Amino acid sequence: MTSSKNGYPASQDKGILIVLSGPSGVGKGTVCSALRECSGTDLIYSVSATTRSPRQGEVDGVNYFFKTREQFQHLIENDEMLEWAEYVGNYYGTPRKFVENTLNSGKDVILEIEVQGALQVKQKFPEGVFIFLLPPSLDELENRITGRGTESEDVIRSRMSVAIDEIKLMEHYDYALVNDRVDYACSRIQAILTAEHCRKDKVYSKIKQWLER
Ligand SMILES: Nc1ncnc2c1ncn2[C@@H]1O[C@H](COP(=O)(O)OP(=O)(O)OP(=O)(O)O)[C@@H](O)[C@H]1O
Ligand SMILES: Nc1nc2c(ncn2[C@@H]2O[C@H](COP(=O)(O)O)[C@@H](O)[C@H]2O)c(=O)[nH]1
Repeated sequence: MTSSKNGYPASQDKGILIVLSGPSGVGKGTVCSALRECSGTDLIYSVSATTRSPRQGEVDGVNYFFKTREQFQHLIENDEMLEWAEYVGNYYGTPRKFVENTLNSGKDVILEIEVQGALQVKQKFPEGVFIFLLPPSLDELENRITGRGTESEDVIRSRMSVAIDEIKLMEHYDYALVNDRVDYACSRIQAILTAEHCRKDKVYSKIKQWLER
């Protein structure tokens, strides 16, 4: 018999949709990479589309699908986006089909997105797990975004000024955790995922065949 992650029989259950948000520079990407490393093929990362220019080392189709504004507009008009938002002068969005197909195949999917987009996803997938990542302090947030060295001073200022508005919206999330250390944040998210997989309705759908004998 094939068994699923929690030791129960495999079923045709959909995967869990995890949405990870938090202000720019808090460490979403870093935590997400660490999480993917320790979760292997059990957790699939959704690659977003954006109109922002690639940073040094970023690869099209790996970090983002880099699009012109016209191409992005076309994706929206063709209903190819699960959600999209304009953030500090650029468009960002989640390709819909990849997420739906992966969830239907039973795999968990993680989206690393900003708050306006996360709220759109919540409308469409209220059963998703919404996690908000906080910095240890606002000074540390600024240190991280500045220390990354990828944004101009103007862009850093704009991103810091929307950070407070984003944090105000954390009440719409299911969980909030501090990214003090990457390994701690990663363990906390894994604990959340384990608990979500052990929700009784999830487990019940896996063992209900036992009751139908
Ligand atoms: N727990 C941590 N402690 C110290 N530094 C961290 C931690 N997590 C991430 N960083 C550093 O903070 C910087 C920003 O991290 P990262 O790029 O992952 O943030 P992000 O939230 O994905 O940003 P954005 O939303 O702009 O894409 C990076 O230089 C990263 O190495
Ligand atoms: N609504 C969405 N937001 C997204 C998506 N992909 C990334 N993001 C968020 O945008 C900001 C800026 O990202 P950066 O790579 O330019 O630093 C950050 O908060 C990302 O999480 C998306 O598909 N939809």
